[in-house]
Amino acid sequence: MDGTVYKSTGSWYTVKSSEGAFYECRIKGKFRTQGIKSTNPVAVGDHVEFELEKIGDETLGVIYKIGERKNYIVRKSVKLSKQTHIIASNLDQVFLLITLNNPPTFTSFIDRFLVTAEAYDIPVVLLFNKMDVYGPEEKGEVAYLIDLYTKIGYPCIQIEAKTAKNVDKVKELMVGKTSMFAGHSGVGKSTLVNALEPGMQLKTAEISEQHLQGQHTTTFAEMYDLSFDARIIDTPGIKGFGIVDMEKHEIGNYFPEFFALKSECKFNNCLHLDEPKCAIKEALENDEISASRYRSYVQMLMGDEDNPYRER
Ligand SMILES: Nc1nc2c(ncn2[C@@H]2O[C@H](COP(=O)(O)OP(=O)(O)OP(=O)(O)O)[C@@H](O)[C@H]2O)c(=O)[nH]1
Ligand SMILES: [Zn+2]
Repeated sequence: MDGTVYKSTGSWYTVKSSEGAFYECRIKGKFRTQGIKSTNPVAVGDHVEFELEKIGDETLGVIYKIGERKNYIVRKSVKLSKQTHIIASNLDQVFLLITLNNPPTFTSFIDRFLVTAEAYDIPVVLLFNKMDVYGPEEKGEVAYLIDLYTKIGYPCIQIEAKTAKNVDKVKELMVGKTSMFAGHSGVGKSTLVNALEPGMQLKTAEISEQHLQGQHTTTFAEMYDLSFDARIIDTPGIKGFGIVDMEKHEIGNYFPEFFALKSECKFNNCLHLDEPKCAIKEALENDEISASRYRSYVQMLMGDEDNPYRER
């Protein structure tokens, strides 16, 4: 039988078969892991093959094979610094909720998120929430950001989760897909999910870094079916994606508008800092690349302290 992992508790996995029935499964003793080394061999979102086993009057499943992952997101254990935990796999898209205030979402955060998503190969849709509370100036700022990110290739939607305004547009993008919602605490993720599927409660209460290190904390992801042929993955306690290990030279590749110009730089290992004949610096001077995107890039490259483009 084949199915998809909906939930994991460490040693047991809830798998939904392609026929639509749920089974509690464990992993076969000798199991070949997929790709990267992680603390969990099977993650929520994985496509698996399993066989049924009758133990007493209970039917349990044994997972013996896992399908190739099209993508996955990880969390690095704070305690065991080198250990990687796969939070979820096979995501079709992530919606990043953004608010200008209460809480503020800075472009540095948006850009870091987008870079990580590019590295993970997960499409992102930007949702500008709480449009009802903005005055003319803030509406102008949202319009500016939408223009900026749309041009780079990220779809943007203005929404009001509280009144369900434009929530149908989000719904439309979700049909037939597996999605995740991300964004700072308080941007309206739970409110949005509730507007999409009344009665549905997310568990994404943020927990502190301190708490994450506590040994009793379990932050397992879970997949849910929604009524309109859509699935969401809830990741309690997980704020965004884990940080991907990236080489300095790779970072620019995950800024699509930089990547498009890269071949025009004089040096093929150009870091777009102070090298001569850099196509990215030229584009920045001609306003073809935004100052905030460039600032985020330098910030990711060298950390904020040494960043001459940092806003002071
Ligand atoms: N005015 C306004 N308020 C909103 C909107 N969407 C959400 N809120 C409010 O923002 C607050 C936070 O919303 P939540 O849905 O709890 O935010 P969250 O992202 O799930 O937060 P965490 O669970 O902490 O991650 C609540 O008081 C919501 O009522 C909106 O479109 N307009
Ligand atoms: Zn360059």
